[in-house]
Amino acid sequence: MYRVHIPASSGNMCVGFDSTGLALQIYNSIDFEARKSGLVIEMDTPAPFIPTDGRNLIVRAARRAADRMGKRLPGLYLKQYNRIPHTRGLGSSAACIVGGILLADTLLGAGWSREQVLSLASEMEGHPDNVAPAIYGGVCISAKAEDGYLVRPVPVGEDLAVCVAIPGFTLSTRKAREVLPASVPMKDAVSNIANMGLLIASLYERDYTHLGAALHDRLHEPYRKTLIQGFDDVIQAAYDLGAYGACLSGAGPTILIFLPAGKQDFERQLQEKLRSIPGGWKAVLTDFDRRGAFVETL
Ligand SMILES: Nc1ncnc2c1ncn2[C@@H]1O[C@H](COP(=O)(O)OP(=O)(O)O)[C@@H](O)[C@H]1O
Ligand SMILES: N[C@@H](CCOP(=O)(O)O)C(=O)O
Repeated sequence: MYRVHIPASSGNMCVGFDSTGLALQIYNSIDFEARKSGLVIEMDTPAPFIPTDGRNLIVRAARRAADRMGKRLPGLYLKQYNRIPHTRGLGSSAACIVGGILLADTLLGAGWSREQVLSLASEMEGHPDNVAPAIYGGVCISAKAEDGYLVRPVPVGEDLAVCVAIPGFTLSTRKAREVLPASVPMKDAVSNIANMGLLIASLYERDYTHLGAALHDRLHEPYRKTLIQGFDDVIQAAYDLGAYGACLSGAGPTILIFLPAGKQDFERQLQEKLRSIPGGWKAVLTDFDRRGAFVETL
């Protein structure tokens, strides 16, 4: 029996739309082994929204990977430990896709490189910003190349901490992409390019003076925040408590918050403020995952 662990991810880092993302210390795990035939999927806790047949995203990714490897998957037994809240902007679909590909790679002995995993996972997810950090860990910037993706990890200081505010309601990525315009004014594109530069410089230099300003996006957040009850109030609450910056996580509705490391009381203080904001918000102080997905033998 094997077990694959895949971190949650926060796509975009707001201004790096569809290209940049970070991995978090919240994990889905999947136990798996080959069977002679058939497909058995179990959950460690009830998850009525997850299909337990061939429509399951992990299985679809594993089958797609097997096709790409030119091999056939055997029968499968899976047990899912779902810890990443789904449809909240924390990369649950990316985790399933990466997990399914690594499962196929392990059972079929294909020995795929991380670049090969990234290429297929991005194709399935439609963008690389979640799957890259889910595979490599940390903060990753990915750019489409002629043949696959170029991916660069960005070092993150131990002095930077991360918290997420997760609402009780869901927002599918599909729905959150439908509200985006087909084209944007040149000045908005220029603003994002400048802020993306500032963001990466802040991380490299470990100087967070301009981190909040760098997180001002004009390509997607202004359109999506109208779908998110309490958005402005949650962002304000984070700044009031001394956060460096706060923005939409992925396609939302979760909000990603950067803060100085060592503020152990931040989660409790934020939760106190979230109580008066409609939407059933929950504060979770977490950290960057710096390893990425991995498979262990049980
Ligand atoms: N643990 C899981 N097992 C199987 N499928 C899942 C799981 N988590 C999420 N999914 C699939 O991914 C979809 C959510 O994807 P998406 O809307 O992109 O949200 P997210 O921001 O969580 O990635 C779900 O509707 C479901 O199809
Ligand atoms: N770049 C994508 C990110 C989607 O992330 P998710 O965690 O919400 O699925 C987008 O902004 O649509």
